Amino acid sequence: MDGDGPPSGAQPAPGEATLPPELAEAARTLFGDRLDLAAAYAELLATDGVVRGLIGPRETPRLWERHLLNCAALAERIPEGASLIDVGSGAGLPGLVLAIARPDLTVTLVEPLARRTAFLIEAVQHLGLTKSVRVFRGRAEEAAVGSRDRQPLSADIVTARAVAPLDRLAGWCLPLAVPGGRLVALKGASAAEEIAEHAAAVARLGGGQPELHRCGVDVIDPPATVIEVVRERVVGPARKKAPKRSRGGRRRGTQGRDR
Ligand SMILES: C[S@@+](CC[C@H](N)C(=O)[O-])C[C@H]1O[C@@H](n2cnc3c(N)ncnc32)[C@H](O)[C@@H]1O
Repeated sequence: MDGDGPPSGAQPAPGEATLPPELAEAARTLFGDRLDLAAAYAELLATDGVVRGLIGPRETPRLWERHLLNCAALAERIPEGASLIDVGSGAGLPGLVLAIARPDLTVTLVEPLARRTAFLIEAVQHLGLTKSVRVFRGRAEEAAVGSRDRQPLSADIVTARAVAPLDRLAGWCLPLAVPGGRLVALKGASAAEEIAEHAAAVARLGGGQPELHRCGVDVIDPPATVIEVVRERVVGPARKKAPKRSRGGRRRGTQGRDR
């Protein structure tokens, strides 16, 4: 990344006008020569995304700070050439941002809501990312098992932001990671407490000890907080306990009603 900025007198790329000057250096560091593409996505979020109710109008002035830069900071935790599934992408955060910042990645955006997947499909086309990004409409749990006409999905890295607490997230996301792959969850200020609360549940789901990382240190303030969990073991679905039977082999009061 050159860090020189556009030549003086050059017209800003469409949408780059929404990039506050104080964040320009961070944006150039995180997006490099893909900054124009990031600006085009910011523009799409600020216009179509707001009109279609995917982004609150009050988010527009802080799109770069809270959304694009924060999500792009995750890129430092993702190995070169990795496959990545973003669970609960919404309007494309962080999955589409990572696909913009890192053309080496192969990204699948998993999102159950039709209005959101329609936006994502159009955004991917608009940004010219159809070779590296695909959109899967469905829940993470469905994506992991597949169906008659859809192969199960799996990837080296599974990302998520603002989707669920760590225990539920691990239950949805670890089955999507290849063994040895990782969940990389963008979290807020209470990440350490989440780890303390859910580490045992994560272990039962086949995950390793959750680790806390700060991303974008010296680039964004505050840095992004990330919880990572390695899929150490493949765990089958939880077995249901057999219902207790009364001495006669039938539950009391169910005679004639249990068919
Ligand atoms: C609060 S939004 C966050 C969207 C985006 N990640 C962001 O940070 O702006 C949560 C998203 O997770 C999706 N979601 C909820 N449960 C899900 C599941 N089981 N599998 C996949 N996506 C899910 C919702 O449809 C919604 O788009």
